[in-house]
Amino acid sequence: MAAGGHGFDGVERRGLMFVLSSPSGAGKTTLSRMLVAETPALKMSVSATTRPKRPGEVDGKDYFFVDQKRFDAMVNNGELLEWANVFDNRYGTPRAPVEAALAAGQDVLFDIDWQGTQQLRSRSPNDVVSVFILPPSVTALEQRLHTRAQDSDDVIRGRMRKAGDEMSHFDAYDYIIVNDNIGIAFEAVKSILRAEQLKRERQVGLSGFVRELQRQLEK
Ligand SMILES: Nc1ncnc2c1ncn2[C@@H]1O[C@H](COP(=O)(O)OP(=O)(O)OP(=O)(O)O)[C@@H](O)[C@H]1O
Ligand SMILES: Nc1nc2c(ncn2[C@@H]2O[C@H](COP(=O)(O)O)[C@@H](O)[C@H]2O)c(=O)[nH]1
Repeated sequence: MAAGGHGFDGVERRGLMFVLSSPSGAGKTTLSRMLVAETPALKMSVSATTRPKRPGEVDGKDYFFVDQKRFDAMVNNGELLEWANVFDNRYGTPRAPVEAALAAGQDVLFDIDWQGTQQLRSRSPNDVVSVFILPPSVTALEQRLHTRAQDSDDVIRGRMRKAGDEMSHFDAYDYIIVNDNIGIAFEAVKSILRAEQLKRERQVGLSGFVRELQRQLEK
């Protein structure tokens, strides 16, 4: 475990798994990108998916785009930390990069659905911090999917149909943010991450550090 907290001698921090979920179009990809841009130490988990690439998406950056056969092999070889069927495609989190980052005391950011969140939480209940993003209204959600202009009308209709089901899982999350103004929502996401990083139980070696401060006071 590397020093990932204050950087004071002997105080180190366990990496945490920071999960953003939402109905499609509520803004988690946007918020994830903003967070990674401003927090270089945060590692974004790049998922594998069988969904077709959207215009502008880059293999290995946005997703690892794989066919069904390769995805099955990843599942069977235990290469995925979690996986799920979402909107008629399969999505999963490659295990190795996440485990390496956590072992190095780095925080990892996940943009995954409620099924994946449930799987991560059951494996690592103390390390997962989950945030659910809600849209301010159904009209705004649909508008955002159209404005993004990356999915066909059919795909957008399908995602809107499933939004209610996705939202029904909000109560399994630690934090809820209504993403109306993106700047305000981003501030909220950052505050949650910072507060969770500072939780006492995530900081290893505090007792020794405080003992040393006390010893210096006794001199
Ligand atoms: N607060 C906001 N106000 C207006 N537009 C927004 C806001 N947040 C995000 N958007 C826009 O909405 C669209 C959908 O956002 P984004 O792709 O981040 O959603 P998502 O939750 O990641 O969706 P998916 O699950 O389909 O990947 C994008 O065009 C984004 O720029
Ligand atoms: N359980 C998982 N869900 C994932 C993963 N990667 C992405 N997702 C979720 O899928 C939908 C659709 O994403 P899109 O890029 O096609 O719009 C969205 O809810 C993502 O959060 C994953 O590895 N596991």
